[in-house]
Amino acid sequence: MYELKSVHKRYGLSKVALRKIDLTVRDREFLVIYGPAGAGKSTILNILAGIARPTSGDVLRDGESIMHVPPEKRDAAMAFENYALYSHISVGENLAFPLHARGMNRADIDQRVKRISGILGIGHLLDRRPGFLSGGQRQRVALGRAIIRPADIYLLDEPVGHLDAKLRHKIRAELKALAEDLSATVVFTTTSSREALALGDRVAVLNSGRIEQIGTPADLYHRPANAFVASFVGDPPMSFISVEPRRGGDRVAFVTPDGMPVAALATDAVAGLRDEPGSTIQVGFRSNEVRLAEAGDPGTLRGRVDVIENLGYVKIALVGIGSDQVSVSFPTGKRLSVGETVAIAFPRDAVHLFQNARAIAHAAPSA
Ligand SMILES: Nc1ncnc2c1ncn2[C@@H]1O[C@H](COP(=O)(O)OP(=O)(O)OP(=O)(O)O)[C@@H](O)[C@H]1O
Repeated sequence: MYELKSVHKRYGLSKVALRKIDLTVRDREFLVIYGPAGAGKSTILNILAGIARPTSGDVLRDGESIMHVPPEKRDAAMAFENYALYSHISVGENLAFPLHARGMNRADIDQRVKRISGILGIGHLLDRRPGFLSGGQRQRVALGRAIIRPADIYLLDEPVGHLDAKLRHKIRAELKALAEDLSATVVFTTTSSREALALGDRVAVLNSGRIEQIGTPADLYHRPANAFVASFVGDPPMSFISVEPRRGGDRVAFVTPDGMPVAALATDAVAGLRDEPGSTIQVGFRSNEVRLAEAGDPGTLRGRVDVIENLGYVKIALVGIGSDQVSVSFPTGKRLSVGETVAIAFPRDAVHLFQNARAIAHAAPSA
């Protein structure tokens, strides 16, 4: 188990890359660090590898500080997005290099090179020099070279970032299966929500050097801790409608500024709601948690279709409602055009509620 304890990292005098983060990497887990460019993802990997040193805080391996352990003694295998390969030797030799360095015998080396190159779809390139490969092929060789040897921890920095969508999808699945097969501990960084949800046993959402939330993909998707996670995890992102609470009896209704009720929840379910004048309260929902209304649906919200996105199996309409914009999914067979006015029906009892951007309730649909 690896732990970062209150790790703060500053580059130079003013650039803060990590802000006192606590992070645990459990044995044999596939941990994804998901965040926008510049969030500090690579810095975390570099600190785990020992290439970068925290400005303050501690790094532990099974409870003992490894701050003094140099990178070559840490047994971390790293793959970077832009990894330099040895240009004077073939792809096969590049892959075999880390195994030769460990004194593995020829037969075992050949077997591992065959397996890894097969998984990464580079088996036909083994005799080529790196200079004769495309960017995506080079990235796969670099990834192969990092994962080919047994290691205590694999640190993979956006390792499939340059690949086209189809290959990314394939390698992602293979990589996850391989990690499970080898019982490997993996820390993998990405800027893709889809990749984070697909790969992570747990996902840490990083934003401006802070961990916003760590949890399983289901936790992050269904129970985001705040509006940042809600709008950053899942595609399309969660939509929000600004509302005002109206307490009455054992329920609290949430209505838009022009009085339309969007949700009504039991008082117990919104115990975290504070009566704070001037605070921002938002109801959030995913595109599949709302629907285009049918005639007779009570209390719908009307808006104008701004954009329609066709995902192939479903379409998403972005509907402007006041100053908010709501994504609604609908079947591909349905006719709808940009500019049309539509009504949206809400689940009322199955919404996410945020006060000043912090989640205060995730109400499940009633049976
Ligand atoms: N050696 C350095 N000197 C100064 N600033 C740095 C250095 N390395 C990183 N930074 C800054 O620290 C912040 C975090 O960088 P880091 O590379 O860890 O982010 P990242 O999440 O991996 O980004 P990306 O997805 O773009 O690779 C960024 O603002 C970056 O510009």
